[in-house]
Amino acid sequence: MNIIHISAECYPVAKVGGLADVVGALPKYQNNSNNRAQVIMPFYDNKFTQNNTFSSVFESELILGEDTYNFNILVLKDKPLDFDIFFVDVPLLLFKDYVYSFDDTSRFLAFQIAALDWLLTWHDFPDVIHCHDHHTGLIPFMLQESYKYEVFRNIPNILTIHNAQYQGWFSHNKVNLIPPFNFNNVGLLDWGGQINPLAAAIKCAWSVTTVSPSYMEELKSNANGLEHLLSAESAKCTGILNGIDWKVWNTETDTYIKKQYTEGSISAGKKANKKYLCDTFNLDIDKPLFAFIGRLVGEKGSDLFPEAFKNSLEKGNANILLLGSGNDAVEAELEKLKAPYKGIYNAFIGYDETLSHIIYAGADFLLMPSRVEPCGLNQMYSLRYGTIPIVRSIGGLKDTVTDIAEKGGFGICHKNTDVLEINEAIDRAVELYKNKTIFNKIRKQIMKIDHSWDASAQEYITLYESIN
Ligand SMILES: Nc1ncnc2c1ncn2[C@@H]1O[C@H](COP(=O)(O)OP(=O)(O)O[C@H]2O[C@H](CO)[C@@H](O)[C@H](O)[C@H]2O)[C@@H](O)[C@H]1O
Repeated sequence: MNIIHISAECYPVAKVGGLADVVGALPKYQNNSNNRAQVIMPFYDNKFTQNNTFSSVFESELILGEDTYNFNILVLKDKPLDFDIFFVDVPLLLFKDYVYSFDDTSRFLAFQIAALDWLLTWHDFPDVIHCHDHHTGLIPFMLQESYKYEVFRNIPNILTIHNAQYQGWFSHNKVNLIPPFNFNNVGLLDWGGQINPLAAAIKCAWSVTTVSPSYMEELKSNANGLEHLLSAESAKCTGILNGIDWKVWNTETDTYIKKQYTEGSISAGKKANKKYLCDTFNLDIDKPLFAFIGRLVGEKGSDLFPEAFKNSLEKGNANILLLGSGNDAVEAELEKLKAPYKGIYNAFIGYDETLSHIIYAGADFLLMPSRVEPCGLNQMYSLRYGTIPIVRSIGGLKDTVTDIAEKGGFGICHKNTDVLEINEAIDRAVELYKNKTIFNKIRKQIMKIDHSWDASAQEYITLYESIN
């Protein structure tokens, strides 16, 4: 089966968050003697594109409303990845030093049109087109409705929702940017009076998946306005839990971390990484180290961090280290905590892939008090690195972390995203840290939990076969 993934992000080419990790891993695990998975993504101006060389395999023009843009399809000259990847280069629109900005309508529409225009020239069409998030959400609509793409009508397409909070809304004034279609069906584009690419994809895709079973259920009552649509379309919706890429996230081979380790050498390995973090960020090696890694946005509960961190740090029995960026006011509050809690608190405001690996390896606990968490990869990386997750039981966090109070439990769970519960969870973790026998036993236990992609990649294949 020939599978085409179309996405705005793909690790290691361009990563803003978990979408990149998934699209950078899933095709690797789908590629085998029966299946070939390939990726199409935009060509951005970033470190990866600056450090690699590309050649053009196709050149043409695309029409976006009244305007015409040149585009190229590029491939990598060397093959550093485990799957084929194609880059849509629309120099005037996509080639920027960022992935997302506040108005991406033309950029991502051009991307989607160029990708489909190029597919039209293929000798053998793909067996399935797999779209990810709203940036590719107009593809299922165009495949079904645009006259130009009529030859694709029988190709099954699926949409994976990694995050339903972002939907790519734009005004009906821009409807002429979409290649001509039967205007009687313009309603398929609409949700709440605007063009809503995510809603259009939910309506038109042959199948819709989310990245965990619990999130699929939760979306029916909390989907940023799409609740009724998701309930109505529930017959074609499934939750498939993300995996993690064990080729990248492996404590035995990870070249980013300061000391590699296995379950057998976990104590020495984690200690060396913790020491590096404590030396670098001026923290106390004798106290448990709590970490947060991620986007500082409401979904992650980050607006509660300043108060929650302050309360826990006041007790003087824990270190907190944060790596992330996002909301300006939250960033400023987090910076302010540095002076009063010098020696037990620090924050790196920014994005740093290497540091994130060292934190997963060196921290004792990882905080994830998310309000919304479609799957969450951080808790799975932390399990793999022997770092005990502290999570709010929601979405994928609920599906992957069991509280230590339950039989076989290995994490710390709380019900709500509020300051009190975050502080109580940290207190429980401080107590657990004191009991070294149980703490060490759990660290070894969690490293063995299998969240590799093998099973989930196969679940997607089974789904593609069922709609083919
Ligand atoms: N400042 C920083 N520096 C370095 N690395 C950083 C970083 N901030 C974040 N990261 C990394 O980005 C990734 C974040 O992944 P998540 O799945 O937790 O969240 P995200 O909300 O982006 O993804 C969405 O899509 C994914 C994939 O489907 C879902 O798991 C998730 O629930 C959903 O919200 C991890 O690899 C993390 O280490």
